[in-house]
Amino acid sequence: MTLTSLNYPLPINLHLKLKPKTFHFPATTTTTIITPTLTSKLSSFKPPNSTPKHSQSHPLSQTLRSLTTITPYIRSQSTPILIGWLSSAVSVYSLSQIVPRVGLLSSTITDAVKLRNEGLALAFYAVVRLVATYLQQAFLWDAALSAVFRIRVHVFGEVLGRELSFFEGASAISAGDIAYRITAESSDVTDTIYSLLNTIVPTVLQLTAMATQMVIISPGLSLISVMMIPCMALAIAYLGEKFRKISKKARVSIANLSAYLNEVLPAIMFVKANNAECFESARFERLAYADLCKHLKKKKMKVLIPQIIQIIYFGAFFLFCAGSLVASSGSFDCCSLVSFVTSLVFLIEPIQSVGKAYNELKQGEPAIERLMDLTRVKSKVIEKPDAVDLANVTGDVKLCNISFSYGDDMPLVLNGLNLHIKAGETIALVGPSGGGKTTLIKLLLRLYDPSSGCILFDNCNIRSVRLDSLRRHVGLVSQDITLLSGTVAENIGYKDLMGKIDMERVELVARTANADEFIRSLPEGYNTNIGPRGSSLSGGQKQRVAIARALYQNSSILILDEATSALDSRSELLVRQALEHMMENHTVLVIAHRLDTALMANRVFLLNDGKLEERSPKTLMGINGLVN
Ligand SMILES: Nc1ncnc2c1ncn2[C@@H]1O[C@H](COP(=O)(O)OP(=O)(O)OP(=O)(O)O)[C@@H](O)[C@H]1O
Repeated sequence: MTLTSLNYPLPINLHLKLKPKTFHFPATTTTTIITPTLTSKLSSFKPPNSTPKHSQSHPLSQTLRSLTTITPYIRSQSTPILIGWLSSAVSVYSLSQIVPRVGLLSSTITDAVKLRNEGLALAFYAVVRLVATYLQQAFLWDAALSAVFRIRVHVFGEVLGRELSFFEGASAISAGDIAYRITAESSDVTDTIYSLLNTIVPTVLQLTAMATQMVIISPGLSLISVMMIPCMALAIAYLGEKFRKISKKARVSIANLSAYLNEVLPAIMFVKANNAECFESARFERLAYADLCKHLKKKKMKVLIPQIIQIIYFGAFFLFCAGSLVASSGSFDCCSLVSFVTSLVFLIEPIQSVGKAYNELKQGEPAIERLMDLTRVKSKVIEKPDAVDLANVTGDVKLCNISFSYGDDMPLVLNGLNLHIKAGETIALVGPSGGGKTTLIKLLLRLYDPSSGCILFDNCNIRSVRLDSLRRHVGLVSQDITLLSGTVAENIGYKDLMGKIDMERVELVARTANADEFIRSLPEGYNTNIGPRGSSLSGGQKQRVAIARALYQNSSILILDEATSALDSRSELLVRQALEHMMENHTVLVIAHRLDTALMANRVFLLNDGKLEERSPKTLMGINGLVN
């Protein structure tokens, strides 16, 4: 990789600092892979994003489809919307009282009493209009924000319900992209909904009221004004479509930036260990620059559109007006002229807000599409409508002729696997990296369904079991330990986070997992906050907390994907003792990377090339993927 692959000027210091370099992968606990691999070209970095397949369809049908998807959420906010629109009716009524009075005021300058009365009435209606406009906007914002709150909750629920292939593999959507859609793009959807609500009724009301005033004063001039509307509508439609396309590109560029940050910041240790700060700065700068260009284009277009609309409107209108005034040869009195112009000003205002709302809609459309796209993917792992709830499971597990591949055109990772694990038995799986051990675990948790064959728990096909029930009976300690921000107790009692954590049980399982002693030595014991992803704990401590969490879950089947990281001998002893305790009274499937762990099992199986083969303890030495 060379800097010349960057297609924009870099700051001089980056030019000087960055040189083609070889990366050394230090022996960290888990290998961090930042997509694309560091050796790939900068220019090829394209975080995944899902471009909707329907992006080429007709603009109007696209707009309608986008609006249809969010209509139920908007409809759920009918109360604030109605109050908002009612307030707008009051506001427009006040305006219709203000406009003729402005004209009258100019003709009552000589009569002090009349002037005072008209002035007071004018002030009254002005205050009513201010209050009503405030209420209109406050209630419509309430409706827009609440609608998007519901959309967000729905989308996030759908995302959590997606099967694992949505998050992993070549076509997965990155976590950063998903986060961006649910946060920033949702905010854009709020602006769009508000804009629409604030335009539909209030604008129609104001347009009608002002047009009525104008028709009363001068039907001829009003007709001329009306003729301007189709011209403006055409201009708005043309510019709006252009704006939508530019907005979409800007959205993708910022999502790419967000995806990149979400990938590189959690891997900060890896970046530093490789002296890759400059390299990553350059990657960030390239993406940030692309985003700058796209957003600049979008903002320029956004400010240009209202100006163009104003030019079209005022240019054409004054041309016609001047002609008409000359033709009517001064038949207008001063009072009518003032009222007409005031009405006109308040007529232009809603027409402009229609233009702005259209822009907002075009800007929000890609955001709505991208957000709702997250809910459209059909899961392959489907829970049957008549799926059963397994109350108790003894822990008898059967794999019957299981084959699996990650895609139709991909090779088989598992090929005709048969295995019977009796209740209470401990089975160790060993084998080379990439042999399919983790894949087998994913099938047991029904994160994927086998391509053929079936898995039985207590002789019940797991396809017929409710997913939550199935996963309640399987506890998992994964290789890359997942801990979340929060206290130690919250992490161990994660299962009961929505309810009440049983502290006695937390302490009991922590003792069983050999974690109690170190937890008590933390500043606030079980209530100590362990930082993002448990970053304040050591590798061995994290493993023991994870074991305690699996024990807390009280599942009859436990799956342990042994961490490959080397621990110091004391930590290793503590973890091993924790595993021994874990194996009591549970059916355990352990993916063993160390010989000692494999020897703790009742039976050991080698998983290689998608096939299972039972091995006796004596034949384990030297197996690929197993260290002493
Ligand atoms: N989401 C995925 N999409 C496509 N292929 C995948 C996916 N996950 C894993 N694979 C492939 O499936 C094969 C088995 O992977 P798996 O993670 O099950 O191996 P493993 O035995 O657990 O390896 P290790 O011991 O290194 O963790 C590998 O060739 C891997 O590249």
